[in-house]
Amino acid sequence: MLRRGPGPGRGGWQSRWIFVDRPSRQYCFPESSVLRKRTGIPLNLFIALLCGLGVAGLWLVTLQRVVFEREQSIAAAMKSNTHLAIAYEQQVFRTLKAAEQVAAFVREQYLQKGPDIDLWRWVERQTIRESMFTIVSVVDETGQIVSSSQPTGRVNYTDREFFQAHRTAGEDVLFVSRPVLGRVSGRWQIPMSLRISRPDGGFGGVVVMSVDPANFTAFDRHADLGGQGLLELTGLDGAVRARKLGGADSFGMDARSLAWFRLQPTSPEGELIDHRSLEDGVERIISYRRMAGYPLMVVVGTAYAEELALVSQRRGSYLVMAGSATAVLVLFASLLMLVLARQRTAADALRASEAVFRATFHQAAMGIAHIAPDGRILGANEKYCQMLGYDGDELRERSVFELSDADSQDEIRQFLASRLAEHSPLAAPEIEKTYRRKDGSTLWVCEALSVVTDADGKAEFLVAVAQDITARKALEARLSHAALHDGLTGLPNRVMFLDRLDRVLESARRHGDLAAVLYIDLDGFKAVNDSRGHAAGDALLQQVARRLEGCVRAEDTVARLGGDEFGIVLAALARTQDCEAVGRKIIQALARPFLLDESEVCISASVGAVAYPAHGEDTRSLLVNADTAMYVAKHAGKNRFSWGGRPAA
Ligand SMILES: Nc1nc2c(ncn2[C@@H]2O[C@H](COP(=O)(O)OP(=O)(O)OP(=O)(O)O)[C@@H](O)[C@H]2O)c(=O)[nH]1
Repeated sequence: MLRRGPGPGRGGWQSRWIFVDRPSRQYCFPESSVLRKRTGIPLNLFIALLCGLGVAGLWLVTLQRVVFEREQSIAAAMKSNTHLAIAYEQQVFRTLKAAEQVAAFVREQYLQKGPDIDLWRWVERQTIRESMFTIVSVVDETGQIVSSSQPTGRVNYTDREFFQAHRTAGEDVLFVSRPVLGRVSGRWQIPMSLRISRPDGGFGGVVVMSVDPANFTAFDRHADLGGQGLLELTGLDGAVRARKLGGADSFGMDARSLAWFRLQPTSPEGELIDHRSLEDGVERIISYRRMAGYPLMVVVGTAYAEELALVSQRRGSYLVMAGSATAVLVLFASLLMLVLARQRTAADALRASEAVFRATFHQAAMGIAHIAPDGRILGANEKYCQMLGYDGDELRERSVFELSDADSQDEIRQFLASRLAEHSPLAAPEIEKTYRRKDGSTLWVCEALSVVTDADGKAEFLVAVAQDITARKALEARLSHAALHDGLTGLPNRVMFLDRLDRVLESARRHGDLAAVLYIDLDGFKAVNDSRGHAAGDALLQQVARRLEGCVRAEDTVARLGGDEFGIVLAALARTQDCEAVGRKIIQALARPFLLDESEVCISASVGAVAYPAHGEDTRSLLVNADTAMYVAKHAGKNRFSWGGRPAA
């Protein structure tokens, strides 16, 4: 079961820890390792989906904008062309009306004056001012020219369309013929004619005027139709009277298959997009109108590509912008997904690493604890708890100093401070230190401290790895004691005796103190051994040792030098004579009966003594002299004290 902090300590770092409850223990781990969930894959899908929707939306808006602008441009072009068609119609209308007036004037003059009419002179005198007409003629009912504004010779018009039309139809309207090759001028012309009716209504001939077809397409001088514009004047009979296509004039074609011609019977005026029906294969936006009062229609067209040039240019810009935005969006999404994938990989690695850490932490044979920089325990593994006899909660209420003996706390503080100062998690040095277990016993550990730092290199906490070395320490202590003590009496042995003597002499030299050495050899010990047995002799030696210890101060050293021989170092003597007093005290103490196997045994002791510096200033000379003194006492009859030189004053 997981629960969130507060952590065991104070300060910002504690909120980043959580606790794992176990049946008997609690542990701390960094929060991120346990609670963080994998969100990478669904997030990547979401990003891809969002990116896809963004791109789709972007293109939808872009294409809608492109279509909208194209339709707007087409509508504007159609509207503009419609206005031009109206203007073109008015211009044609004015031309036709002018022709009609001239023809009516000539007809009236002809009806009044008959064949005497002289059109050539009228033009010369500018009675007829209309310069648009290349020739004006009066033709009688037989098709012969009666009068003409130009010399014509003998020409007969009976086969002409207009002549036949006027002869059969009695209408008094201007007839605009299909373009024909002029018999007089030898050039293509559009004959426009008016019927001459006799007073009885019979056919009396025609007034005919010829117009250059180019006159009907000169409108483009006043209107900008672009380089591929179209102007067309077409008769309802399907014959094109005049057409200007991309700057080139033409006429006489059959327009019946063209879209506008087919539309005009039902829709007298309108607009359309012509898909390359004309010979130049250009797509055009067309406006057409059927003329009022004349069997003609006018057509104005502009090239689709020219009208939509700006739109096409902007469409290209829109597509480039949309493409760039798409690339940026896709790139951004890809980078985002890549970063997330890397984060996911890092999180997986971290999770695996933490799993390894947890397994190591729990199953380690060593005690592991996390320690705050101020010494408080943040968490510990089972082994650590086991070693100290506390549970996890109890440990987290304590600092490492509280768990240590008072005399080692300073050393631990220094060690902690030095590790924090080094900031090096590697090559953690080890110290051997003691902890105080919950039951009060001493726990010896070999402990290594590593520092864990945050991203800024600041020490976050320390990891203590402790090995229980209590058993080793006990063995070492036993071995050390055995090396320096006599196994039977527990007194220091000769090695330790000599060491103590060296130290006492060194101190005495430094401080100018007095010191002394006593050599003691038991008298009659062999007899005890022989009579009571070796075990009784051992027991006697042990009792002797205790009595000797009772004769000296704590700072003095009583040692067994071998067999039934003992040595005593008296440190910091006030007077040399005090040594003799101790010697005699010993003789008295050992002269008292010893109780062995519920029976008393009596022995005595011979004591030789030397004083520093009176009988020697170094260890060797003092020992030699003490030994000599002891033998002097022995040879003098035993159970006595002897100085190893001149008795001290
Ligand atoms: N029981 C016992 N006897 C020991 C031990 N070490 C030495 N001895 C015996 O102590 C005796 C010492 O010999 P001595 O000093 O000649 O005996 P003594 O009877 O005191 O002779 P004097 O010194 O001349 O009075 C020897 O018999 C050793 O075997 C020991 O650890 N235990």
